[in-house]
Amino acid sequence: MTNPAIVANGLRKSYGDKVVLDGIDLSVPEGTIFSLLGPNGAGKTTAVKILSTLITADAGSGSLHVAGHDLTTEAQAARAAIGVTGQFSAVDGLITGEENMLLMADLHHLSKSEGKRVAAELLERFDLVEAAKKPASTYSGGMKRRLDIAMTLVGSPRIIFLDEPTTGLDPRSRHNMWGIIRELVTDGVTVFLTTQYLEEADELADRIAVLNDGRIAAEGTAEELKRIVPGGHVRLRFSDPAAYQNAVGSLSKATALDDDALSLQIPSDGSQRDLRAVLDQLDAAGIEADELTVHTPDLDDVFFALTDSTTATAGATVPAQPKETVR
Ligand SMILES: Nc1ncnc2c1ncn2[C@@H]1O[C@H](COP(=O)(O)OP(=O)(O)OP(=O)(O)O)[C@@H](O)[C@H]1O
Repeated sequence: MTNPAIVANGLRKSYGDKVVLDGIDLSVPEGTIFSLLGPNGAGKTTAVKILSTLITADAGSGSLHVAGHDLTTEAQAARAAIGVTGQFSAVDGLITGEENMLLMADLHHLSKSEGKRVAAELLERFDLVEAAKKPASTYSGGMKRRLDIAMTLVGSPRIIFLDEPTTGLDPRSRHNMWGIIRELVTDGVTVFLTTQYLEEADELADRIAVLNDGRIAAEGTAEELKRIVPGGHVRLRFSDPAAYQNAVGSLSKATALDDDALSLQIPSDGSQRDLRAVLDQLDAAGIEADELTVHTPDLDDVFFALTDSTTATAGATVPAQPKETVR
């Protein structure tokens, strides 16, 4: 079993009267990707700032350990093991990509020759060799993010905090960044990721926590989280009104009847066994739909269910009406 790279017990943070983090528990195993999700203002950046030692937690917090170091007594040692790239990029636009890298190497007290070697290696790895001699201000958003991560890696951190690393990137640059993040983990690095894109967490994260109202509303793998949200179904659509009416009459479990679209839904968890039962039922009733689609809850459904402030309670399973998502 791997050791936890990040452990938080009872993490608390308030600004004045405003409780931002109200006793958060987290444990992130080494060499995995952990994603913290939550609506705007939920406290994700605050959690990242505390765990990466940029700000301190409130005095009433429980224990916080990063890379095995206690953040209250050994923040310096924890800092040496981590890298942070966030919404506030460290990239200086006035100097070239290469100069940014060499500056970072200086900050990490690498010798001139070692600094040059590491900078060249990382510029190559992040496909920035051609742009290396140009001012960083001329880089595209995707290139700036790549340079930012390359700069973070100069210090060979074992744990990297990525605060919304793909916000504002086009789909191709986002996919490139996902490749980079996966590669980091292959090398044994632990990644703590915040993102506004649930698809990104779904793609990358080993475990996901949803932050809401200062607490973790749910935590698990993407699959585990999806299972707590009901609403999976098979949707049948007909072109012949008589066939549609026949289906409505024969399928006692049919819901969401839509007489205009000639469509209906049959609740289903989307499993092979359940789908077989649904198909057997259709065959037995002589029903032939023109279109049959299987809908399973996605992370968007989980997010909406757990972060609806009128219904969400910590750790609870919350009923939701998932939106239409064809898988
Ligand atoms: N220095 C500060 N002083 C006072 N309030 C603050 C401070 N920093 C953050 N907050 C408040 O704490 C709450 C959480 O902010 P935080 O930036 O951590 O949220 P977030 O989940 O990262 O949001 P977003 O997705 O919008 O980036 C917000 O209500 C914010 O206004």
